[in-house]
Amino acid sequence: MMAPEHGQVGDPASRAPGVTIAVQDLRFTYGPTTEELFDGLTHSFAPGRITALTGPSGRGKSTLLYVLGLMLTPTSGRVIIDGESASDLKDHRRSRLRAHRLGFIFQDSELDAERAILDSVIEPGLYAGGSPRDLRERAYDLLATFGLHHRATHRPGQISGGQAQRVAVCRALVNEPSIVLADEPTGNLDPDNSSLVIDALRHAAEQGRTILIATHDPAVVERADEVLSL
Ligand SMILES: Nc1ncnc2c1ncn2[C@@H]1O[C@H](COP(=O)(O)OP(=O)(O)OP(=O)(O)O)[C@@H](O)[C@H]1O
Repeated sequence: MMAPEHGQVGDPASRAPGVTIAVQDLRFTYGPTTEELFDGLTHSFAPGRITALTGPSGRGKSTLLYVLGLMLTPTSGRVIIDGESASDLKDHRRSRLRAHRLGFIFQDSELDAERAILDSVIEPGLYAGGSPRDLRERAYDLLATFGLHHRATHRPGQISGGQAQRVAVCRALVNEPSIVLADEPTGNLDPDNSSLVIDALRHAAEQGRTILIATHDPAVVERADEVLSL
């Protein structure tokens, strides 16, 4: 496993695996008429580990990923990334942090139908200001790692659902994020494809990344290092 590195949060030069993400006294409500979620949750997610977020439908698994991903602001409590209170940062620093430290995988990731797979994989890197040439190289390497390099020039319509989810993993990893947040990444996959996606996330964890997966899939739970039930 790669040694943890520490740098200023949100500084692209210090982008590296090995970052803890935590919540402290977390509460969230979507509005005055909706129920409060998380009941003051305090929890720390360590690098190099996969945590499965489980629990009945509606308990807030997806919402927790959005809060951890700094797309929703806690009603009270904090998100702490690498020791810094990330949820209190100004918008532009939160955006930088999101672009450089966090990778996202959503269920049924919608890849742009008009774009080649490779271009979809590099897109988050372009948003983060990366060099197209470096990104293409990294994207090819990632696709190769997950057995998809021969699909680089294909369109999403030409690949299977399982392959598309592995492309989504590549897309989430292209910025070499410290933390990967995945929402039901195996939701609609058969056991073989589900297993390949879990392998891909396991590989990312072995590189020292912090992996959180919201899931109802027993296969994910079985292979997680830790289970947090909401
Ligand atoms: N945009 C929204 N506005 C208002 N309420 C919302 C919104 N999104 C989700 N909710 C509500 O917040 C609660 C938590 O939803 P969330 O999707 O996070 O749960 P979940 O545990 O991921 O569910 P599932 O297992 O079904 O995916 C639910 O009661 C849901 O109806």
